[in-house]
Amino acid sequence: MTATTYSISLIGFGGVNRALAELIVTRNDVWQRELGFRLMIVGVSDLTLGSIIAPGGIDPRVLTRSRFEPGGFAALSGGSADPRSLIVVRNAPADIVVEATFTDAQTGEPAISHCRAAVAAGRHVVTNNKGPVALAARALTEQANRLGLRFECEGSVMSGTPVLRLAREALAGSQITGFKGVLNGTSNFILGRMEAGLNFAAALHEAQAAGYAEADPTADVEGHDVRLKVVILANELLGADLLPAQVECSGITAITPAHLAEAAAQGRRWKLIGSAMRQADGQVTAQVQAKCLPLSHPLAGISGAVNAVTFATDLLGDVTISGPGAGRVETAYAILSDIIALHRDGVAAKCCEAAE
Ligand SMILES: NC(=O)C1=CN([C@@H]2O[C@H](COP(=O)(O)OP(=O)(O)OC[C@H]3O[C@@H](n4cnc5c(N)ncnc54)[C@H](OP(=O)(O)O)[C@@H]3O)[C@@H](O)[C@H]2O)C=CC1
Ligand SMILES: N[C@@H](CCO)C(=O)O
Repeated sequence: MTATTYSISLIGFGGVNRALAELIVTRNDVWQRELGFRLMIVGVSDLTLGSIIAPGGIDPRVLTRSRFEPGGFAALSGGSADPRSLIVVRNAPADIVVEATFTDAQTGEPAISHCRAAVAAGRHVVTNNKGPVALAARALTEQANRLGLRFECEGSVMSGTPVLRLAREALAGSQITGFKGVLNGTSNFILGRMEAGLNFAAALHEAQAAGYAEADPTADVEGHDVRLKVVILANELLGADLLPAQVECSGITAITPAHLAEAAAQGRRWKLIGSAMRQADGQVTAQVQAKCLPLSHPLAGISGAVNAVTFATDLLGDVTISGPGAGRVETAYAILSDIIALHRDGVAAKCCEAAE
């Protein structure tokens, strides 16, 4: 039986790409049987651990089950203590580069450079990094498409919940005129834990331990992460051309246990809401702000790291999708879903057809 094998490079080896490597260990045979392909890791780059370029493939069990010291990838065949991210992107013979380094909301770097270099080297890009998607998705998509390649980013909003694909594909033909949503797992989780009596610092610590928070969690609690997601949804689904700086933004740090208790006494609940709306003049305006919603509001019951977004549409009225908004495995699933899309569209295959 012939199995298609897609070779991938992992740029950033934190929670999400580790979870993807672990899924490759446990699910590759199932994917081969049910989806028609398997994945082989040929490159890895990480700021602390170093990098590996292994054209014949790296055993994912070695990556996920070894305890590496800083620079520890140097001990592996094709390894180096230096991250060499751009070299891995260019030289590891991957069909697909998976970019999952830190999100930089100001510049999108170095992730934008990783994505550009990947496309220039003839590789598809799959990313859940919100920086390149919010700041450069259009340019990166055009660069990729010119070369017959793809820039996929499902995991940049709502983790593995297929919000972009659902809106683009399943709602095609019905115009989306706006949306509002709970779009940050960490802040929603923190609000819920504070309602249960934890203080802010302890609740944040739990969110970090669960893998929901950004490397700098200020982005989560000050609303900057939601701002990027609002820009992504508005640009991708409403045809807007927004930059993060054009979106008014505040977070949840001013919300105290007293505010939460007062809201509860009134049958209300605080939620951090990101929204955008097309105005009569065609402009799209957007904002991020904590709102005290009545419990009857569809977004008031969204709890933990779950996210939800309600789209206003011309033919269907409101359509709400909810599901995981953060999490290592959930986000690794988003990467898989992008690779499945490439596979089903028949574009991912480039390098390896392995006979089993
Ligand atoms: N976790 C989640 O629920 C979700 C995360 N995301 C996004 O996915 C991305 C990854 O998330 P996650 O895995 O949780 O984050 P982590 O912080 O766990 O991992 C990021 C990794 O990237 C590495 N890194 C940073 N810069 C570079 C670089 N220039 N070259 C190579 N490696 C680099 C870091 O190295 P080191 O630690 O050694 O410094 C770290 O291992 C982020 O952009 C995040 O915003 C999106 C949706 C959900
Ligand atoms: N830190 C983000 C990860 C998902 O983008 C969150 O908590 O929602």
